[in-house]
Amino acid sequence: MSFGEIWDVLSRSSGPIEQFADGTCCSTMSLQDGGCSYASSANLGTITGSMRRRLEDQEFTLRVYPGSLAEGTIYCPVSARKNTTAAEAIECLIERLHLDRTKCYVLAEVKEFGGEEWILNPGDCPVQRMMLWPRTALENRSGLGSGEDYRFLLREKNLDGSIHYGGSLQMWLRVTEERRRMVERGFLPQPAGNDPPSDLCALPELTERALLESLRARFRQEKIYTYVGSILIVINPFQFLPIYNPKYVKLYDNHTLGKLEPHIYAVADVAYHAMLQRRKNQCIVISGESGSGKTQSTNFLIHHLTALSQKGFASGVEQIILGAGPVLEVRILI
Ligand SMILES: Nc1ncnc2c1ncn2[C@@H]1O[C@H](COP(=O)(O)OP(=O)(O)OP(=O)(O)O)[C@@H](O)[C@H]1O
Repeated sequence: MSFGEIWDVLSRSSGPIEQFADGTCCSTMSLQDGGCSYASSANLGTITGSMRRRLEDQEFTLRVYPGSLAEGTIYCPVSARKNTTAAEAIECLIERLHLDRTKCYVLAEVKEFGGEEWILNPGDCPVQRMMLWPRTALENRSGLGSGEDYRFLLREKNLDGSIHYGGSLQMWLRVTEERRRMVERGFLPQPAGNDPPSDLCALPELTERALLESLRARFRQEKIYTYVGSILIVINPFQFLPIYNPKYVKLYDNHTLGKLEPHIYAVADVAYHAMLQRRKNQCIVISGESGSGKTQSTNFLIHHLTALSQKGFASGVEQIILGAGPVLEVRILI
């Protein structure tokens, strides 16, 4: 299937793609240790004051996976209330796991096996984040392979503020990659639900419906980026996603396009390294309707390019280039 064919179908059907932005749904839940129940947002009004107070007082168990920080410990259960902060949970973990107090630690929330990590601020409340997890994630807390592997990880923070990922993330990525290869070769069954491909060229059939369904299914999993060969399709999420932190800069540094999940950093990375290798200027074309996220995407591209070119030395170049953006836009309008 060629990119041209796919592009034809997509450009004929820009309407439905725009509608994705409102496709999110919201639910609240009350949890008990080891179990949970859901109430749709429409039912919120029926939660009485005493129920709310009970919820505030209720104790939950957080499972925190320390990885390489405590070899031999798979996870450490920590009792927490709705208003317990990440800093308080970490204090408890340092005590329980006899960790080095001279070092700095953070809690990271992971929403997918081997997937992206959201670093909690010290004042964030892990239980409140857990309440946003889907029911399946809480019922299916056995670990690998459950499909929706939501969990908290304990990470060490380096002196420069970056996160030390140790061996566990690499191990996770390797296992994920290994599993994908086994599925491809037919040694393992296709995962339930048959995830849409990250590159639309891999779709077995080319219909408008198949293309849009794939994009919609990926968007529902908060995967806003999808490849069509070497082209990247972006669907504006209209919300912040934790996929632009230094971990991602590092992850996509000098990688082969298509090896990892589609990402805007991957496109910037390929252009940057092609420029270095071929010693030729590179050009990235960003096109889309008004409000589709072109400026935001440009900012992410510039962020990644400056991070690559300076490798962590902040010199303000990024701010200077970003500051020139409005002037350039005015110039184009003229
Ligand atoms: N990747 C993204 N993540 C989160 N929010 C985004 C993303 N891309 C766009 N947005 C949101 O969408 C809004 C509109 O995006 P943006 O201004 O980049 O669109 P645009 O295509 O440049 O619009 P115009 O052509 O009218 O200048 C942004 O203010 C931002 O809030």
